[in-house]
Amino acid sequence: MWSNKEKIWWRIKAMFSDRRIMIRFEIIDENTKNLEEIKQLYFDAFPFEERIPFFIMVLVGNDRGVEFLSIYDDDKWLGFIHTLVGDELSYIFYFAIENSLRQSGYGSKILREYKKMHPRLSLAIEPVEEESDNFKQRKKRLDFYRKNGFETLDTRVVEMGVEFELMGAKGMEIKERDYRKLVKKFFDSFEQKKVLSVKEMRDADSYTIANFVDSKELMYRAGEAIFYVGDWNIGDKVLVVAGSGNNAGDGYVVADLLNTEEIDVEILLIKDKFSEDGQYYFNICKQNGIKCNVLDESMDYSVLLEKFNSYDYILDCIYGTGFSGKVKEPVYSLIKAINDSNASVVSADINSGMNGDTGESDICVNSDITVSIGFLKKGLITNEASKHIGELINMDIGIVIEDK
Ligand SMILES: NC(=O)C1=CN([C@@H]2O[C@H](COP(=O)(O)OP(=O)(O)OC[C@H]3O[C@@H](n4cnc5c(N)ncnc54)[C@H](OP(=O)(O)O)[C@@H]3O)[C@@H](O)[C@H]2O)[C@@H](O)CC1
Ligand SMILES: [K+]
Repeated sequence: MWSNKEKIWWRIKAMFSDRRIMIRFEIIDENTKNLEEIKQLYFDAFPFEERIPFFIMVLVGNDRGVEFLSIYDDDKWLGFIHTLVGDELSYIFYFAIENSLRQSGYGSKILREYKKMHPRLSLAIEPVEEESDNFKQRKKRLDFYRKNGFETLDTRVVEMGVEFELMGAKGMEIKERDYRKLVKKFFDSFEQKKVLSVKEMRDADSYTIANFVDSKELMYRAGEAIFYVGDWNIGDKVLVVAGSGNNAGDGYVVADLLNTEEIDVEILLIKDKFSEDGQYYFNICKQNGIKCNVLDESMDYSVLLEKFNSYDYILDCIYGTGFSGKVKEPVYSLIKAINDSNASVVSADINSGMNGDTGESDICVNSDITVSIGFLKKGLITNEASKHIGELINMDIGIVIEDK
């Protein structure tokens, strides 16, 4: 016979196992309370090569064919799901469950609920290959999705340079063309085709900061965008060459992101002078132990050339939209040495030395990639500028133009 105490215990247990799990989804936007927690989980769950900037997730989330949702069991936060939604199929781009809840069975329950909303659901996993260093993890993921009614479709795709294998709900056929259309539409939505003068761009920056986004957050987004576009890998040596304004500030954000991903990065300051937000991110770099030097003006062109040749990447953050007039020494020789070096060059916002309205210059940095921030500047799309730019990419960071 069971004692009363035991009976009560069993009743409580039954109550809990009986409790219906109530999976619900909530739209994520910039007002979501635990945005920082979501961001942290995103960073923990996905390596940097697979991540798009978080602000893009929020900016493009729940718009332009994207669904970015926080997941709850009643009031308990479980994780998030980010899906590209199309007419032909829906494709899970990111799905992550809070660390302490992995292996809890929630994953299956969430997918079951989510599939009710998106019957033609697909996703991609890293192919299960014995030689891969995370073989066990890959196998576990494959087993997890198989258990939940997905099957591999023998289609390999490459996203952000990483190879994946497509999976779809059992019995469903996916046309590779439909998948590609969906992903292309998503990546295209990061771009902004509008072209502004330098003054219009600077006005839009100020208007956005005054009304919508804190200036440090905006700088962080700019840095995240540049970090995302750059093709750096672990093992590369990167030098951030920094001026004294906010363009340099973008560079300090990139430096810190590179350092966090254990990519070897150093900063070369043209002078020991900072904008307010630049100083803020520079201090973070210093706190995190990033090596930093101020340009020694006795270093001539040949010494600089030798120095620059020892890096794989140079990030050009000398001048952005705040540049006017002509490039003077010692920056003139420094730019010449960057251009003659073997390093690949990424220019932040505008190639330093280039007039952002006309694309003209006496001398300017020649870049492999220029990552224009917010909107394209008129000068960047001129024939003159194209002589100095390998690839031009504009990143929308949520800058708003005032409606006048
Ligand atoms: N908060 C924002 O608005 C956001 C801005 N963003 C980013 O900031 C960039 C604009 O930053 P900015 O306005 O601080 O100007 P910036 O291009 O860094 O250079 C200014 C300095 O350059 C110098 N200088 C100029 N001409 C010179 C010459 N002929 N010869 C020599 N020096 C010359 C002069 O230095 P000084 O002489 O004062 O030492 C001046 O102070 C923008 O392109 C984008 O990348 C993003 O983060 C998004 C948020
Ligand atoms: K620049």
